[in-house]
Amino acid sequence: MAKFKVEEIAEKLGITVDEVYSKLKDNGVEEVERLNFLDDKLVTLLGLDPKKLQTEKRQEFLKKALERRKRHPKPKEVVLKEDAGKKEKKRLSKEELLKKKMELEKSLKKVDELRKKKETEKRKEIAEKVDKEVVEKKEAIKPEELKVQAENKVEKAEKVEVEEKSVEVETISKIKEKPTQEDKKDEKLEKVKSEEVKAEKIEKKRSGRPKTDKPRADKPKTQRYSHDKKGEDKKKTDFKGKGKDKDIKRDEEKQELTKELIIDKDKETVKKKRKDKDEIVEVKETKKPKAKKGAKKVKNIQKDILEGFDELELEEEIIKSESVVEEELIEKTDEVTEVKEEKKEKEEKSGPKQPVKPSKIEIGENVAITELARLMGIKANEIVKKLFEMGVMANINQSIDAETAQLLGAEYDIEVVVKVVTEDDLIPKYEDKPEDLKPRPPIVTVMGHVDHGKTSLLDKIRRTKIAEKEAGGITQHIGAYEVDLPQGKLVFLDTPGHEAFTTLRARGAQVTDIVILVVAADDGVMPQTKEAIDHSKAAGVPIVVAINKIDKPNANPEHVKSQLAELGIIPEEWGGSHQFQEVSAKTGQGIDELLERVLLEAEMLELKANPKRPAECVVIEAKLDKHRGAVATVIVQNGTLKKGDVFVVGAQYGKVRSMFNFIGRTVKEAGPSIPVELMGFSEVPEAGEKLIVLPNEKLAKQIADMRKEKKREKEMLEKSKVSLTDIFSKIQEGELQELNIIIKADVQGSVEALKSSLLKLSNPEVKVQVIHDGVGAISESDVLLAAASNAIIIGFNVRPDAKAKAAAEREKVEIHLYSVIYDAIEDVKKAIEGMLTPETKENIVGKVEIRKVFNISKVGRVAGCYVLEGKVTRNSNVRVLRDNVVVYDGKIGTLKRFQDDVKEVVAGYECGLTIDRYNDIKEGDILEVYELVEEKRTLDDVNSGDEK
Ligand SMILES: Nc1nc2c(ncn2[C@@H]2O[C@H](COP(=O)(O)OP(=O)(O)OP(=O)(O)O)[C@@H](O)[C@H]2O)c(=O)[nH]1
Repeated sequence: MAKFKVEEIAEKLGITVDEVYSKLKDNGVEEVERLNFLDDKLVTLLGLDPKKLQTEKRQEFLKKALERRKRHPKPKEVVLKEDAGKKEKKRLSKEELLKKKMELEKSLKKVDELRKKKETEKRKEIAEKVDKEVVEKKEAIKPEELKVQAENKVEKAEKVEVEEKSVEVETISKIKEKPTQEDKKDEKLEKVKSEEVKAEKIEKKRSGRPKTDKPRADKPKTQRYSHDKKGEDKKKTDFKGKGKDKDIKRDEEKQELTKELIIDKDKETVKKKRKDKDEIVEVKETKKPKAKKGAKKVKNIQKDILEGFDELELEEEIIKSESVVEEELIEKTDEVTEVKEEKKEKEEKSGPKQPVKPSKIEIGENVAITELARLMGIKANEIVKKLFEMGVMANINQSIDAETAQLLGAEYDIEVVVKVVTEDDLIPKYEDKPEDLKPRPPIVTVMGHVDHGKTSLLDKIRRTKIAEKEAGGITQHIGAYEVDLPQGKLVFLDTPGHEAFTTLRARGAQVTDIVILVVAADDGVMPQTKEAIDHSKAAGVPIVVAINKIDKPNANPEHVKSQLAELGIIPEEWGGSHQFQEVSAKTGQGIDELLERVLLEAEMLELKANPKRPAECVVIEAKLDKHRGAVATVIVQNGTLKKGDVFVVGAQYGKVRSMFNFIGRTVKEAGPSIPVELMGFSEVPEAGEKLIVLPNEKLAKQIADMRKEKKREKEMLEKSKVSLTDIFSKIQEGELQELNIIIKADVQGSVEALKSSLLKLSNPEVKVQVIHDGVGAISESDVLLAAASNAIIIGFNVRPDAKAKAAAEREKVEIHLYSVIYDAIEDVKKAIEGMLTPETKENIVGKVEIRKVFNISKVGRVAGCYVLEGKVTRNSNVRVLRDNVVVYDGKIGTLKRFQDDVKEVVAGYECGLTIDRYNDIKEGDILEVYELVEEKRTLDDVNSGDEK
């Protein structure tokens, strides 16, 4: 069965998720809020065709996939740059790289072999030339000279022989087995006769190249290893391909030359012997070459020798060039490695092609499929496929919730750990440096009893202190205004009374810095005066007393002072800590002094804020304007609010579109304590909500979404703030050290009696505090105070009014009503001690139908039953229903399956049973099996049950 996300369905229907839930509820579906996905049945209930939806989703998915493919075509192959000249693109595979490496090793081997060969060749050649010189000289010079020269040459040759013997011996022995010295002598003597012929032979061989003065560079041998750059390049390219042929050729040459060398050397030895035996005459008989020609030949030989050395140098070049080839190959290998590493890095950044599958991953409350794929090391397409199999329709660009991700993880054997990111983790933290903290104006609230002149005082201040300054007066009225005095600025919350103060506090926002308590000099302290004091005390806000209406003839400020002193508000002149000012809102008398006193109080508070940081504000009032949409008055508590700032407030986010100050003028920014009216909300925010400026819209949206989700969860949980039932557990958990109580009673006597008794319940672990008490019905203000102070309300012979009831429900405040003081005290005592008796509740565990009744002697009437639902347990409670009317309530006696006693029989099985002390059972009776469960008393139980 396919499943659809609630959000998708809402989108499809063009309604909100909450509307989807309420639609489902209307259709009789329970606990819909728990559903994140809706199955075919529910989707059909909402009037949609699941099959059609699925097809549409698939088509959409395919369409997106195609678009994506178009946007991201197949990535280009990684190309390796070859020689710059070739400009040929080549992509090296691992095999090719290995091949290259092997070639390189082979080349190095060849270079080694070549070097050895060359060394041998050169040595042989030099020896040969020396020999040749001897022969030629022998032909060209006189026998005496020849003798001397021959001797020199022989010595030379011998020297070479001695020097090279060790090298040659090895080479020679390989080619030809070396005869003993004596054998050699004989053999050589025999060969002496043909030495001239052989000399000619050698000459002939040499004459393969023209015997000219042309440089050896022209000669085929050196041509290959020409010293010029071109030659080097050629070598680089020729070497690989022709190396083998060259080797063979060189081997042949080497063999031939070695043979010649042996012969020549033998000849030398023979010559020496002959010289010793004066047999040199035979030599004289050979042709007599011209002396000039001989000299030229010597020159040539010298040249050849020099060239021989040149060739040695060339050889070095060859080796060098081989090294170049080697280096190039190494370079290429490095290049390939680099390219591979780059590729790897890229892959690491963009996600590997085939990553390793982990055993555990961490995700947030929601995770994008692509991200999940990366974390799991599984292709995103595969995940989409798997989700589809699981009945979750999601495309690659969508996100799934943590629960689905965990289920998916289980499919792949990957533990998916959900790390819940809280708002605190997301909201950037700012540390205010001491030097950035600047004094800010105090925010003042005026409170007092009805008709004591709060509004008059506020008006007077506004009119006298603002209107006179601002031409045209106040054109627009917002919930707060600023007053500039020579001593400093003051900000007044323009809503007199407790509403603003307590409502804001009940929502967790403490805005007020100072309270002006207005007490009419002709009326004195009244219940709301007392209430205002309690509110202020609970909030820890200092009070400045304004004794109003002193213009009235019956004004008695001294009486007011003494009354207030009784409530702990003692004037400074009496040694207390409170400032008192006599004023007249009517005449304006004492108003300046009052404001000065307020500023003095503010100075003592050292109110400071950092105007440099992003703003944090509190909504003090909000409304839906016909023309401007949602507007709200906010007070900046810290930082500076600027036009264009992105913010989150409650569960919505927005952007400051425009700002107006308290006289309706557009402003671009507002610093600490400044009230402004804002536009840029998507819905009307609630008073008391905090407005926080964030670095970007994405974050603001994320936080707003989180809050929405939290709000939904909270609504589902419906937790009360503090209840009698959980006081004990809260004390145990260390959450509760103070139990705040508000007492309301019909008469002052009862208030006092209750108060003193309850205060006596304080113990080392928990302190009972009566934060407010009074005579009269429980008001909305009481409830708001309770909400703000996490208090419970105890009413004695009084009831909450309609507004208070609504507020209590909204704010989740517990109200306990009593008509016996003792009960109230006992309940609070038991709550503190954790002794509140739990309530017993009934839990139906099974339904059994009696199908046959048997009369068994000594046992009585036995019911032959069939368990329809749940189970039936021995000794459990049972109710006998006949035509849906309870005819008996008792306990199960015996319970059998066939002949055996059993503890329980579950649905779908037959059993036999008796009911304790009840025989009047009949066929067709339904037995309702139930158990009694003890449950702690809930708020409702306490409220309804304790109303004695
Ligand atoms: N003589 C005199 N009358 C005053 C003074 N201040 C207020 N009044 C009068 O007292 C009455 C009540 O004043 P409000 O300002 O409405 O009193 P409040 O406390 O705002 O009353 P609520 O809004 O009902 O709580 C009005 O008729 C005022 O004219 C004063 O200083 N002197």
